[in-house]
Amino acid sequence: SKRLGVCAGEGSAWGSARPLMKVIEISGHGVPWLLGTFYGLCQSDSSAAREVLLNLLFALLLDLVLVAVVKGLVKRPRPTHNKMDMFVTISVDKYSFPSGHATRAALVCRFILRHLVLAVPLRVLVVLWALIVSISRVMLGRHNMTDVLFGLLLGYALYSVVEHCWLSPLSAPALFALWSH
Ligand SMILES: CC(C)=CCC/C(C)=C/CC/C(C)=C/COP(=O)(O)O
Repeated sequence: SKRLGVCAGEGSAWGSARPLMKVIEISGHGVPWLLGTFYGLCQSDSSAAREVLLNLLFALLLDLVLVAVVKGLVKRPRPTHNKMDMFVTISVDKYSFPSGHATRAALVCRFILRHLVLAVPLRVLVVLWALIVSISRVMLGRHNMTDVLFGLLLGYALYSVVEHCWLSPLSAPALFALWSH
């Protein structure tokens, strides 16, 4: 993983690509996804869109909690070549196993592919985005390969849990009442 950390610092082999990698990092960060989903939920005027967005919000929160619990249990330190200059972190983000960005990328990717009607090129872009976010974690020096691979598996599996516990106006009427205009 250290050899793949080619954007770990400005002086690294691909150091000039670090700013771009950090933009990719923000595209998979929890804050924009949570705020964007919450904003969409407040703005949506169709009950179908509200149902999907409420479940996405639930999935993102579940993902944050699960990753925080696993990071807190495993306590694997980040690679020594990582520079801790990440946008908004919480205390357990000093640990690296699993990659929160990789779990979110896999989870969001499955969610979008299942619930949004998209043309094939856009579907391919969504999958590529998830892969690039994941690979960039190692390139930035934030993670070891195993953190990212496990994160992808965890996010993939977590989507199945979300699908199983799908919130609907029938199963969670009180939640939906909060958002109905
Ligand atoms: C509402 C609330 C508690 C928001 C917190 C959002 C937040 C700070 C998420 C952390 C995202 C993050 C830095 C994950 C770490 O990703 P790794 O891939 O480096 O494990």
